[in-house]
Amino acid sequence: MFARQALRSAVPKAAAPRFFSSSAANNRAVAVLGASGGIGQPLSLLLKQNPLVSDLRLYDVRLAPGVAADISHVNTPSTTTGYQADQLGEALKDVEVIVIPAGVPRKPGMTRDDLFNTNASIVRDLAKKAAEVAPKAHILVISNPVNSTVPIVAEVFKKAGVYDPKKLYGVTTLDVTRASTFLSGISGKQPSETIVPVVGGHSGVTIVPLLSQANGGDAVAKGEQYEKLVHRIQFGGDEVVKAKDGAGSATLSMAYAAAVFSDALLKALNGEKGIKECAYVESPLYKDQGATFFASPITLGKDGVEEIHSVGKVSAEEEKLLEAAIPELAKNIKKGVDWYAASP
Ligand SMILES: NC(=O)c1ccc[n+]([C@@H]2O[C@H](COP(=O)([O-])OP(=O)(O)OC[C@H]3O[C@@H](n4cnc5c(N)ncnc54)[C@H](O)[C@@H]3O)[C@@H](O)[C@H]2O)c1
Ligand SMILES: O=C(O)C[C@H](O)C(=O)O
Repeated sequence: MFARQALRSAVPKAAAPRFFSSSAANNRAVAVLGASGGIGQPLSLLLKQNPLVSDLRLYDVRLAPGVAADISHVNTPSTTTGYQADQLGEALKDVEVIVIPAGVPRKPGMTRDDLFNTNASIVRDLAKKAAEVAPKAHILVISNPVNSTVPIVAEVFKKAGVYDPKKLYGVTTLDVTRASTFLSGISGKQPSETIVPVVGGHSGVTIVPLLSQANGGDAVAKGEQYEKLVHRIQFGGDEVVKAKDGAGSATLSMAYAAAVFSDALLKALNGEKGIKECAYVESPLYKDQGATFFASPITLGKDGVEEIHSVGKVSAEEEKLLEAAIPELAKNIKKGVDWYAASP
């Protein structure tokens, strides 16, 4: 008995990861669609550690019951259940947050747009079921090309008569994460103090880092150093695709980024104030130029997107980046909307 007590008191309490709140009640049902994949598995593990999640539903066309059985042994209070194949409806019943990393990733030499033909229909079909079974859920889209898959989800929800633009987000947190990492590597400041707003979309030139607004952004001289950093942030995904050499794209950093964004949303849904993140949402900012969706800082609230913030004061260089981003983004959005209109 004594030995047992001594042992217990010697065991350190596991610290919650930095981005998880530890105080609020755990009361949210969250589903991950594509849960057996490279992103889905580590993301599900991170969500299992989030104290705001009470009911974790893992769906995939394959292997999800196994992944769920494995994760369910982690000793946090939430339940974890796996669903596969035709169990999507069950997986989504009454969930409040749906995170979608289902779909194929890139191989070297491919653009994200090259994934469109496969992933557009995967996302459409998942969204159709979500619109039917969980029409009030918040939908977080990770599947690429995000610039086009998010408008497809919007069209599905509109057709079902249940679209709420405040509850649909393209997850662009990985761009913000990369920008913070790469800039802090130059400025020498802590990554946690290096917040770089990244606006626009999620591919190549549509990714626009606003280094002029970042803490430590002045450490980067204009000219070649600035251009190299912007290029690295815009094409950070290619770095990983190349290094993985045919085995896929970013999975672990993406799982981290999605866990950060999910946590921010869950906190906001629970009434925490002042939660601000960048995300790709239906937006009035560049609507007149055809970019009906645009990533910018947003404030999250109990009902989802509470306020969309403008890009603020930008430098002449950033103005040029925006000029290149917006027509490309408008094209990607139109591609998604037109494809859905013509799809069965
Ligand atoms: N938004 C971002 O920043 C970002 C970052 C990294 C990757 N991605 C994208 O995320 C997606 C997934 O990447 P990954 O590396 O996890 O791929 P992966 O191939 O490892 O996993 C994808 C999973 O989706 C599942 N799946 C396929 N069709 C499905 C369906 N109809 N329903 C449910 N599940 C289905 C597969 O079985 C697989 O388990 C890719 O499109 C990739 O480009 C986006
Ligand atoms: O690069 C990719 O295809 C995956 C993802 O969009 C990323 O930015 O890492």
